[in-house]
Amino acid sequence: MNLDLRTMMVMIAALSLLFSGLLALAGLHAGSIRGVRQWATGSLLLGLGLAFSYTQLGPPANPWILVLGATLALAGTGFQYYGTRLFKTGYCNAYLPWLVAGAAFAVNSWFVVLHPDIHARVIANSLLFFLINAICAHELFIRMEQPLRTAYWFTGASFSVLAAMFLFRAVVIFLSPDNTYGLYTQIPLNPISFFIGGMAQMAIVFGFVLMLNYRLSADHQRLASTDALTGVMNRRSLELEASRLLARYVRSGETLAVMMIDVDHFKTINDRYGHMVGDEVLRHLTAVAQKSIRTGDYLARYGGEEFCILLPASVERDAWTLAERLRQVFAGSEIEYCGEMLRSTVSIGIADSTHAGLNFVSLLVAADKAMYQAKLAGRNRVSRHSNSVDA
Ligand SMILES: Nc1nc2c(ncn2[C@@H]2O[C@H](COP(=O)(O)OP(=O)(O)OP(=O)(O)O)[C@@H](O)[C@H]2O)c(=O)[nH]1
Repeated sequence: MNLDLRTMMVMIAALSLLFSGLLALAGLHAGSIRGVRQWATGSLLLGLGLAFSYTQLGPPANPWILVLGATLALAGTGFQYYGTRLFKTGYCNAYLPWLVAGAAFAVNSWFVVLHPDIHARVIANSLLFFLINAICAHELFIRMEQPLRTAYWFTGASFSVLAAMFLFRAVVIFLSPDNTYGLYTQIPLNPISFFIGGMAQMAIVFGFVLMLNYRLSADHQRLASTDALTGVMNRRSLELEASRLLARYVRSGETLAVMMIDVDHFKTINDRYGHMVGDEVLRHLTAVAQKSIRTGDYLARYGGEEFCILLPASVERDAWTLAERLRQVFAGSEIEYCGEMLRSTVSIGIADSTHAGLNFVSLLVAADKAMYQAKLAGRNRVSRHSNSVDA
């Protein structure tokens, strides 16, 4: 391959510095997502490492500048790993990239002072780069929801290419005769490895940006579909889920049951104890309801102090059993807020598609009517829509 190594080095160094700025800018709007600043630092150090190595054009090269270049570049990859861990889990030991830098400096200094063998130094550096890039790839090949998985695996694949390239470089130099390797020697290995390395490094940065982009959009989607106070689905996402279920049930002929839950005398709770206590009552009801439902059921805050549960493949009788249990557990539990202890109750209305039809609005109206029946009958009870229909 007739590629000029120096031009490539300048290009890759300049691109790395540019990517560092790009990632730093992206990190400014990453909210609570961690790791992007560390990726930016990683690119900066990689760029500087290459720039320092570039200054050693041909003999006589200053070995200490090359030591500095290798240390910076390896520290850069260490920061990429640090950022990836932070992005994934929100936590990583801060000393890790410094440990990589320390190891790189120690290894390179050893080969300058005690064992001045360029072959051995390049093999050792290649193996270090191989190791850290392989660890980065291993961090990213994990099972997770789409589309984040695509971004993770794309970045992981790019790290793998880089790791494979460094391993290949180490093996080729190991097998070649002594005193034949030099950074600027005209051997095909140099341009090939710098070309692949540069491309893979670019792909890694694109992967980081893609990961950030998908994570932000997933977070926005989650925010738009959940209720901020209780963390359960909001009305909008419940309606979406219901229409998806109903479209399927129209074809399959399955039944759907709906439960409307309303806290009794909630205004009085707010007036007597304050809105914070009222909020705590809603959170407590959410916790009780979440424990009562099955994995396939959908719990949502429908508005104010009203909650709705969708029970797929269920009829009123199933819903009644669940509603009765929920009502009893809620009424029997005490809610504590800043030393205040109080009890509360709920009225529940239930309906199913056998009586109200396979239409979400008519199901909701039916469950709501049943809930008001429960209120009229004295509250703290469960009422069925079919009872009023039969009557
Ligand atoms: N603390 C708190 N209160 C809320 C929230 N959303 C709505 N509310 C209050 O909930 C109360 C609902 O009162 P009403 O609709 O009169 O019902 P109620 O007092 O529960 O009476 P019944 O339903 O007939 O038993 C109102 O005072 C609203 O201000 C919320 O997110 N937090």
